[in-house]
Amino acid sequence: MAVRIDGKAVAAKVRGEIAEEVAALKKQGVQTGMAVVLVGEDPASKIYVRNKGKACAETGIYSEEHVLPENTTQEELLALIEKLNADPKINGILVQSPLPKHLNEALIVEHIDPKKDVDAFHAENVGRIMIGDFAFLPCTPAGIIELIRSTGVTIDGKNCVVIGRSNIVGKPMAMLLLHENGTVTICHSHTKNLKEICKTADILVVAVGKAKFVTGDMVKPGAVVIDVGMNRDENGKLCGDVDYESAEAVAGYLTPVPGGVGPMTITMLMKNAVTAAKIQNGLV
Ligand SMILES: Nc1nc(=O)c2c([nH]1)NC[C@@H]1CN(c3ccc(C(=O)N[C@@H](CCC(=O)O)C(=O)O)cc3)C=[N+]21
Repeated sequence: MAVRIDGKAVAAKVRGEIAEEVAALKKQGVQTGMAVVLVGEDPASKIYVRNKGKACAETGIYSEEHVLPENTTQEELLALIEKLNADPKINGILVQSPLPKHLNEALIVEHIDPKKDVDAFHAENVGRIMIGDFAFLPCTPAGIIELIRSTGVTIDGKNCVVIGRSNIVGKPMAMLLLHENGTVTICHSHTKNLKEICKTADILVVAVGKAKFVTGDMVKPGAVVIDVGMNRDENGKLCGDVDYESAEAVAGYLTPVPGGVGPMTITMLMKNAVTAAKIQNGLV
């Protein structure tokens, strides 16, 4: 029977440390500030934005929400980003993904000042992550590293399998595991023998976006299983990419959804905002 990894508890501990750092910066006259930009009415995005606002309040970070209508033009959005790039109150800028289809997301991300890119999505920051010398953490993967650490299982020398190759989770996740000296395999929709490869994983990170995609028969006994999925099941209930009940019988440690990776993603975002404030005020 797997031990449930409590993402909320790990997040609460890290948020406490972040709150102390924010308060210490305030004493030095630096108020950490972040702007979240949301275009359109995506209901899931609204929940994330709300949770981010709450996390800012909890940690003492000043936060602004810029909610723009669905029909916002590329020029209008770029103008807002330029304004935020120049605003000294704002240390971190996050443009909520996905954007409406008529907007060029890649181009917009490249417009964010890399020093304010708290998502670490700008090519400059992605490159730094690849090199291994980076200020901004890729939020979800960095949160996952903390969750793995919380189990006491070491990554060094372990077989790590990542299912999913997105720019925001799969690829940077593989890179962080590699930096921790894991032996990393990335699987995706064209992978042959997926089940066999998964069964070799001491650490299995699942980020495919398909409800209950990984079942217990794909899990190595005792493995650490991290579920990045955010899906709705047939009853509209939030569920992950891992079939919790069947995986729980085999895994050693397992994250739930909700209450696993999600709270850590937001926590690492707060950590990046503090880093941004320090960089912009010459404190690092
Ligand atoms: N530019 C950008 N950066 C992102 O980091 C980003 C994004 N766009 N677009 C969407 C995804 C998704 N994401 C989540 C963050 C927190 C929870 C979260 O807090 N989940 C909670 C609860 C969810 C709820 O309240 O229902 C949990 O898992 O326990 C979920 C999903 C960030 N994303």
